[in-house]
Amino acid sequence: MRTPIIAGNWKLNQNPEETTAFVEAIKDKLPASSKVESVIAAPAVDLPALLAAAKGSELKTAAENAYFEDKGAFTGETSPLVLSQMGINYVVIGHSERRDYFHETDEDINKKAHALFRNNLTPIICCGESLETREAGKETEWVVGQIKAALKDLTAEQVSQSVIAYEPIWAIGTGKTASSEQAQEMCKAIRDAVSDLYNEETAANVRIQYGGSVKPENVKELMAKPDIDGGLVGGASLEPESFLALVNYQD
Ligand SMILES: O=C(CO)COP(=O)(O)O
Repeated sequence: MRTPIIAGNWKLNQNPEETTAFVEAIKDKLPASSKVESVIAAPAVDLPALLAAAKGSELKTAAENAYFEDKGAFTGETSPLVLSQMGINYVVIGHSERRDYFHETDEDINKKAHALFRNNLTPIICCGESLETREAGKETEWVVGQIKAALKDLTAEQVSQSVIAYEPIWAIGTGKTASSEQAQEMCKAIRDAVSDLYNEETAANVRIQYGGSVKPENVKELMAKPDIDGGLVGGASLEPESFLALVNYQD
């Protein structure tokens, strides 16, 4: 059985003081992590505050990015080794904003996935098509291609533990959610691709999130779909009340 996983991706929002206040406001109202995993992905500079405030609670922690080398002359990067030493649980890799604004390639994302597993961190691997690609009817081919590249040379066991986030670019921050049918269709295509690349058991284990204008009003409908195991949430994860409504969607 796959445990649902709802992750807030704060992007470049919140400072350490706001991080502490946010976690204090939510930490006693989270579902048991055996029922629904609640995760916050915060900017690297906020991670010490996030970890300190989340200590002893059900909240899991994530970084929004990491480099694929553990140490060396890589000015400005974040070490996966240090994230692991700090006690971070997940790292988001391959977000469309990283691909678009910071020119990350499929190859970089694959190297990052390997670096995370080398350091006992779990990747949340993002994929998703542009509006142009969808209008050309090539969205499944595009997304499956991204997933194949991201998973290259990972073991079945590593893929079983991974989280994949399907985020159509046209639905991010636009208020335009993919319909729950469109989201389900792509999440199923991703699971089928994992089954073809590995085996049915791996496909049954991998957790697949949908992201793109997820909010308290649509989370239930999305989570009711058989291949959607969670959400990766931007805007609606920034207020404690809204985040709590998302992670407690089963109540
Ligand atoms: O990019 C996203 C999460 O990673 C989605 O952002 P929004 O929920 O603001 O659309």
